[in-house]
Amino acid sequence: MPVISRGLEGIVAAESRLGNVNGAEGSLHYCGYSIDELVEHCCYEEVVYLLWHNRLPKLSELKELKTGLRAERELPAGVIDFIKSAPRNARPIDVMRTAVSMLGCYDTVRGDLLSMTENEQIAIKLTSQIGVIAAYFHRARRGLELPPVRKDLGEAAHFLYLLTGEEPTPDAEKTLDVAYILHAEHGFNASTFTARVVSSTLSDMYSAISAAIGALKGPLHGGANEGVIHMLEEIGSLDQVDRWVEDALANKRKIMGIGHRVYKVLDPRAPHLKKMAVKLSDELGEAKWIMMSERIAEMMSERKGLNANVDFYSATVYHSLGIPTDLFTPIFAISRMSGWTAHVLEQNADNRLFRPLSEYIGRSLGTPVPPINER
Ligand SMILES: CC(=O)SCCNC(=O)CCNC(=O)[C@H](O)C(C)(C)COP(=O)(O)OP(=O)(O)OC[C@H]1O[C@@H](n2cnc3c(N)ncnc32)[C@H](O)[C@@H]1OP(=O)(O)O
Ligand SMILES: O=C([O-])CC(=O)C(=O)O
Repeated sequence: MPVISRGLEGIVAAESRLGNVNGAEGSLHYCGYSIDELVEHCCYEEVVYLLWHNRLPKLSELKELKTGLRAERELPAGVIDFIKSAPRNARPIDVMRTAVSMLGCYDTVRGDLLSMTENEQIAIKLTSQIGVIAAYFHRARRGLELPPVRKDLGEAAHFLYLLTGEEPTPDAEKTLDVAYILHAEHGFNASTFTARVVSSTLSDMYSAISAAIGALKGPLHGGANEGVIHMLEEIGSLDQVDRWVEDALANKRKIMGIGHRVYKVLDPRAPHLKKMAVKLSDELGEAKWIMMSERIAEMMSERKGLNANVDFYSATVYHSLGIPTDLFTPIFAISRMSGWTAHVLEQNADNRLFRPLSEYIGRSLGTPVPPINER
């Protein structure tokens, strides 16, 4: 009997120079740099450059990347028409997945066997346009005008600008920029692995990224950040937390934002997000969500030895920035676009088709096909 690793747990499927997720220690590095250093010293665009080129940019290279990203913000008219005509009650993550797939039809650089340079150009377009898609759909569903894209704002600030129609405060911009850095890359997580599997067939980058967005939206992965707010709303108040969590555990219900396949200790991104969540909650004078979150985390650590993951406190951060809950997973996708595209480029550079085996446990082999009226 072959050894089966359900969910591919513990399986090393390829080498990568991108993220190093150390589950025992609780550390995360991108291309050798600790996320703690990166959030301290870099902006999101520097991290994008790092992931695509495996080195930090010089000032001139950073400027060139920023200019390149800003030059590609305009969406094709057909994609804007789709965004305006999509059902207003559609989930933004579904609109995003569909629009990203559409972008592939509008790109004049098309085809499966593109050069590295052509794929890098697609990576720039996707990273630049994905935030515009989410913000435009949010405005369109509210019946608001879609402001023209601007070239004078960085990625995080531009997203907040399009969403609200107003330039964000430096604090709000910095908060989202740090969140983008923290979500940029995470090894062979389910959505990144999905992107690499698609790429490994030599399919195109748009197909790989559309599939990755589909994988990210699930509540066991990136969709958990929206689940956290729904859970907090369902619990209602701090004095209800203990009873709610006990009931959830008794009913074998998963607590959103808690637990991780790789981290056996605290997710190293969580303290950064918690710090920002506490600061924002203090500023807003709305301590309720963060206090409830802290109590849930404490109980889960005591009862199950499980810790908060990246989705747990990011939910309160985005909520405190006034962002609607159903845009939380799209924001995760905006930042993870850098990691996904970096992985697609890495896969293309040294490709081998992903094709694991399954152990057949079905009907006896060779069972005769019964006539249709005897089935
Ligand atoms: C960006 C990200 O993707 S981070 C993860 C985001 N996902 C979530 O926050 C959803 C909630 N968490 C989970 O469902 C899980 O912890 C996962 C999916 C992240 C990891 O899952 P796995 O490694 O497959 O662990 P699995 O789901 O098998 O859980 C192992 C045990 O811990 C329990 N457990 C794990 N997470 C939780 C949780 N959040 N709440 C309650 N119990 C949990 C399981 O019930 C199971 O218990 P059992 O052995 O008594 O049956
Ligand atoms: O690595 C994982 O399984 C999930 C995760 O934390 C991420 O994608 O950021």
